[in-house]
Amino acid sequence: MTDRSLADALTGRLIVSCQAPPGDAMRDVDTLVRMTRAARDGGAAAVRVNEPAVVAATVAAVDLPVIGLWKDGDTGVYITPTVRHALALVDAGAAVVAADATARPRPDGSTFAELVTAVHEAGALVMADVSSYDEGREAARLGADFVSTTLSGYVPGSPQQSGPDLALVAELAAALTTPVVAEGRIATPAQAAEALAAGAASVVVGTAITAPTALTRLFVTGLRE
Ligand SMILES: CC(=O)N[C@H](C=O)[C@@H](O)[C@H](O)[C@H](O)COP(=O)(O)O
Repeated sequence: MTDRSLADALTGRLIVSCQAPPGDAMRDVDTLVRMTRAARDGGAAAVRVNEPAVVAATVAAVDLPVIGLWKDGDTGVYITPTVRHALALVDAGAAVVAADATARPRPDGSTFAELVTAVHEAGALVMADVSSYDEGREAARLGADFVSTTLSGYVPGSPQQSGPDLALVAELAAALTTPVVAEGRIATPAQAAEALAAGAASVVVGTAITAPTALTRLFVTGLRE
């Protein structure tokens, strides 16, 4: 698939994030691959998965573009924090590498610009995970192929809210020619449709589809309230 046809294939479509946090019962390569198969059977256009081993197993099992990330740690820059992490995902077969594109320092002192160059030279695309309008604009200027609102609500200074940051989606979509991806706390089909209406090219849904532990907790909490 060419860069353009991949972007086209994702336009107006759902991307399912199939991840499980450390210690979760679903954090198992075969289980995660089954989630990606279920997402494909349900009509997803692509999947977003964590760690090279899961990327490689998904690429082997599922005929969908794979967006790979590599979470390392859970503070500061932890989504594909270095060029080394990014290239391992390309080696594993990721068509797109998702990486933190905030302005925060990266653990190896590298820059997001260096990551973009390295991933492009290795033949894959970059999804910039951002928390603000300025980060999204800068990521697009640096050549990111997609800008995703993934980190809004998870970086100091970004709005803390229970629902998706559709204002950021709209602001970015109005300003950029780079496709904007709505991601983070999209919990219902209606919210996914609202994200497209706000200007998103594609919508990523994770927890609401692929996280039974977190969803069970929501119901348990609901019973106590
Ligand atoms: C902030 C962060 O680390 N986000 C991660 C990025 O890959 C995942 O934990 C999220 O599940 C993903 O962004 C999808 O979002 P939601 O699960 O809310 O639909």
